[in-house]
Amino acid sequence: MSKGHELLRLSPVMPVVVIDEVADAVPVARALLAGGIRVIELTLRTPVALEAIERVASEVPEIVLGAGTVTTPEQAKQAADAGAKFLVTPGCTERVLEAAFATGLPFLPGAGTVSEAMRLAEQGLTALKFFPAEPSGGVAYLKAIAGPLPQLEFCPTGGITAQSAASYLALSTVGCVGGSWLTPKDALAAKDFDRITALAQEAAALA
Ligand SMILES: O=C[C@H](O)COP(=O)(O)O
Ligand SMILES: CC(=O)C(=O)O
Repeated sequence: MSKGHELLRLSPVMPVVVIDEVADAVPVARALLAGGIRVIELTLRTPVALEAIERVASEVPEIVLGAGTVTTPEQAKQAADAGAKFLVTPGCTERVLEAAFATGLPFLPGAGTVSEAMRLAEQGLTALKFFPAEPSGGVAYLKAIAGPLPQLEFCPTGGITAQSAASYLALSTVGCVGGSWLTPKDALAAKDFDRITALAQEAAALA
C-alpha cells in the first residue's frame, strides 16, 4: 500500500485546521491527540500557518502532521521545510504536482472530477482528496465513480459534518473524511481545547 493510502488509515476523520493565532497550534494538536485523532491537516490559509507547522512538528511529534491548502509550488517546498510529513492540495496543477513530488513527501492531491482523478492516477496517485465533496455530488457521486474507478481511494472533504461522515465512511472507496468541524472557530477563539478533544473523541469513534 502506498504512503498516500496509509494516510487515509490513520483516523476516520482528518481534521482540516485553520490557525489564526500561532499559540493555538500546539494545544489544538494535543487536544486532537487526546481525543484519539492521530492526524492533523494544518492549512496554509493564514500568515502564521508555516510557523504553526514548525511548532507542531517539533512539540507534538506523535501526531502525523500534514500541510493543507498547498496551492503553489513554493508552498510545497515551504511546508516540507517547516516539518510537514505530508501535503494536501484542494486541486492540482502540473507545477504543484512536480513540486510535491520533489519534496519526497506523501501527497494527497485534490480532485473534483473523474478526469482529474484519472490524470492523477496516471501519475501513480491513487489516494486522493475529493474536494469539495458535498457541492461536487457527495456520497452519490463517489458511489457512481467507484464502478469504473474502484482502485481509487478518497478523503472527501468540504461540507461534511459529524452527522454525514458515517455515510461517506461506509463507502468502499473512502478511507477517511476531512472536515473542519473538529476545530470550530468559536472554540478556538475561546481557547476551549476540551471541546476540541470531545469533538475528536466523537470523530475517532466513527472508526
Ligand atoms: O475549505 C474547506 C475545508 O477544506 C474543509 O471543509 P469544511 O469546512 O466544509 O469541513
Ligand atoms: C481541501 C483541503 O483539504 C485543502 O485545503 O487542502
